[in-house]
Amino acid sequence: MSEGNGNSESSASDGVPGTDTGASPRPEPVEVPEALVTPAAAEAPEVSERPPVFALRGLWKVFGPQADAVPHDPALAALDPAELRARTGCTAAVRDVSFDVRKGEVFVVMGLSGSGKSTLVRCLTRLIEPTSGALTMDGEDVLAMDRTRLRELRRHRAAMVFQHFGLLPHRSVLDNVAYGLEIQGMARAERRAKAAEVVGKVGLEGLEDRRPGQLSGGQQQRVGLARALAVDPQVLLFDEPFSALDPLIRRDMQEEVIRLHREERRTMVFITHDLTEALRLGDRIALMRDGRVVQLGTPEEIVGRPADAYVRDFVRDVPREQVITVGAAMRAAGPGDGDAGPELAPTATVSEAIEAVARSGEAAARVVDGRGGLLGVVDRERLLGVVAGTARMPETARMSETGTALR
Ligand SMILES: Nc1ncnc2c1ncn2[C@@H]1O[C@H](COP(=O)(O)OP(=O)(O)OP(=O)(O)O)[C@@H](O)[C@H]1O
Repeated sequence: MSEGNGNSESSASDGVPGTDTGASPRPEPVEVPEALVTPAAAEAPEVSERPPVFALRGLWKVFGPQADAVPHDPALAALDPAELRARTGCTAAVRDVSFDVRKGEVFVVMGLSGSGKSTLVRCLTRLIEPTSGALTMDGEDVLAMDRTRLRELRRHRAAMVFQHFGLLPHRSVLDNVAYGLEIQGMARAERRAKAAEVVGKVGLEGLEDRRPGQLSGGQQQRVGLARALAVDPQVLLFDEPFSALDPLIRRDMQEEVIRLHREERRTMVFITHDLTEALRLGDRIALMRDGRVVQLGTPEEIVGRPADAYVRDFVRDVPREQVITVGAAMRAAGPGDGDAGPELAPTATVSEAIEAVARSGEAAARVVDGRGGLLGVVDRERLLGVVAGTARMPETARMSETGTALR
C-alpha cells in the first residue's frame, strides 16, 4: 500500500459503473456556514499573477471501448453523457478541461458524485491516463514522462491524501508518517526525525507510538495528512479527505488545512462535493458537471456571478453576504460620501459591513485602501441588494476565466 505512488488506492467511484447517472441531479442544499471568507485572499498576491504549477489544456479522459475516438470526433464529443454511452458505450469522465493550478493556491475541484472530480485529479499524476490533451507540471510535459520520472513526480512532487487513510495497521503513527520517506530510501533515523517534526505540525504529539486502530477517525486523517506532508511535496492533492468524518471533526480538519496553508503556502488541489467546504477552503473553485468545468472562479465569483442556471441553483442557499466582499459590492463614491461612515478594507464581507453600518448608525460604510484612500461606498441599499440577491456584481477579468477561455 502506498500513497506515495497511490496506485493501490482507488476512490469509491473509480471503476464503478452506475455512479454516472447521466442527468445531473439537483444539488443538495448547503449547510449554513459561519464565515466563508476566502482564507488566503487578504495577504496573498493576485492568484492570476502566480506561475502555474499544473497547466491543463483540452484534457479528456474517456472510459470505454472507443475511448480514443471520442475527443477527436466533433460529433461524438458533442453528445451528452447518456447519448454518448448509448452510441459508443463510453463515459467521458473528463471533457475538454483547461485551467492552471497556480503556485500557492488552494484549488478546489467541486461537483456532484460522478461529475469527474476524482478522475480529473488522478489524471494530474497519471494515476489515470488521460485520453487526450496536454498537461504540464512546472512547464514539464507530464504526458511524456517515463516511468521513472512519473514515480519521482508521485513520490516527491505531488503527494495525495485520501478519504480512506490507507494507513498501515501494524505500524506506529511515527512509522506511518515516515512511510513515504522510507519509499524514497531515506535512512531510518533521519526519516523518523523528519516524521516527528511533521507529527508535531499536525497536532499529533504524544501519539507517536500508537497504532492506527487506537486513533479516532480525525486523528487517523491527521496521520494521512502528516504522511503526505513528510515528503515535503510541492503540491498536496486531497481526494475528499474529510467526507467520512463527522461534521465537527471535519470542521477541525478544514481549519487544520487552512492553518497549514497559511503557514506554508503550499499549493493544494482539493476535491470535494461539499459546497460549504469548497467555499471555506478554496482560493479558486472549479465547478464540474458531467466531466466539464462549468465555472472556474473565486468563491465570491461563483456565488456572486454564477455562470449559468446550474451554478446558480448550486449556490442558491449560500448566505451571499458572508462570501461577497465590499470590494465587489461597493459603488463609486459621490459628493459627500468621503467623510461619514465606518471604514472597511475591500476584503471585508458584506456581513461585516452590515454590522459596522448598523453599529455606527450611519447610512453607509466607506471602503478604503491600506493608506486610507477612498475606493468606494457601500450604502444600505447595496448591502441589502447583496442579501436579497438583487445586486449585480461587477465583471472582472478573473470571472471570465473558464476552462475553455484559456485555450
Ligand atoms: N474505471 C472506470 N471505468 C468506467 N467509468 C468510470 C471509471 N472511473 C470512473 N468512471 C465514470 O466516470 C465518471 C466520473 O467519475 P469520478 O469518479 O471521476 O467522479 P467523481 O466526481 O469523483 O464522483 P464521486 O464524488 O462519487 O467520487 C462517472 O460517470 C464514473 O462512473
